[in-house]
Amino acid sequence: MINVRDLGVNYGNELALNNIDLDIPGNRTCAIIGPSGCGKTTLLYTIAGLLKPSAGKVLINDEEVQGARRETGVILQNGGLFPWKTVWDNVSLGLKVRKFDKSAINQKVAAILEELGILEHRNKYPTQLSAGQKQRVAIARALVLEPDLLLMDEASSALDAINRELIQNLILKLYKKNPITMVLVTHSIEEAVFLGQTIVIMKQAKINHKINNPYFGDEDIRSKSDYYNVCREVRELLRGEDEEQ
Ligand SMILES: Nc1ncnc2c1ncn2[C@@H]1O[C@H](COP(=O)(O)OP(=O)(O)OP(=O)(O)O)[C@@H](O)[C@H]1O
Repeated sequence: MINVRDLGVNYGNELALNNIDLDIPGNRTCAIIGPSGCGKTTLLYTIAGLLKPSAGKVLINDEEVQGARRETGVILQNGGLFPWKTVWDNVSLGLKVRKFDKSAINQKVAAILEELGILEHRNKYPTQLSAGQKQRVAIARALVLEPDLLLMDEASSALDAINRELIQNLILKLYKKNPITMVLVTHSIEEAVFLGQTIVIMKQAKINHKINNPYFGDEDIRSKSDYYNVCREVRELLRGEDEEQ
């Protein structure tokens, strides 16, 4: 599904991505982790078509990404909700822009809000929601458009530990019900291991390691030692890199 080929991205003189190669098969998940400033968000935005490569390319379904794709859903770091629109209007906006008729919009928006447990909050504005509820709205807004690829930048980082796990559980549940390709950027080792079938470890504009996570998909994995073994492996690889610096 996603093939990143010899990708380079510069901001002026600064090289934010250098020689990135990455293949993510369709309907699989990939978590990208690494120290602050290593290029995770830049990689995600380039896959989203929001940033233009300075070198190399990103292919999605064998087509080179030239700009934002209709079938790519993006959830940004702060959720990116419009504060002047209600939950309902935030979630329905994309469908309106795509000229769905009113009854289809009503049916799709109600179904996704119900599925995410936020239908009762449909008339509230983002400032009237908790951080966890806001994040659910951001997820609903992306999923209502039925993307084939979902890109998430720090989807749970604004949340406390309990809500973070609830959002992670929700994302896994939604994925298992309807698998689509997912790429998520995270600072959290636990989140990377819970949500990443492949875990990519970046350092200074490059990919340093790719780990296959055989325990992905087990909702109870947090209560098992296998989970902590993979977390430890990721932590050691991240720490090893720090020590090399
Ligand atoms: N708009 C920009 N203009 C100039 N430099 C930028 C810009 N955006 C990012 N950078 C630089 O590019 C590098 C990679 O940034 P990026 O945001 O991709 O890192 P990150 O790994 O996502 O960091 P974090 O984990 O802190 O969000 C950093 O050195 C950053 O300072």
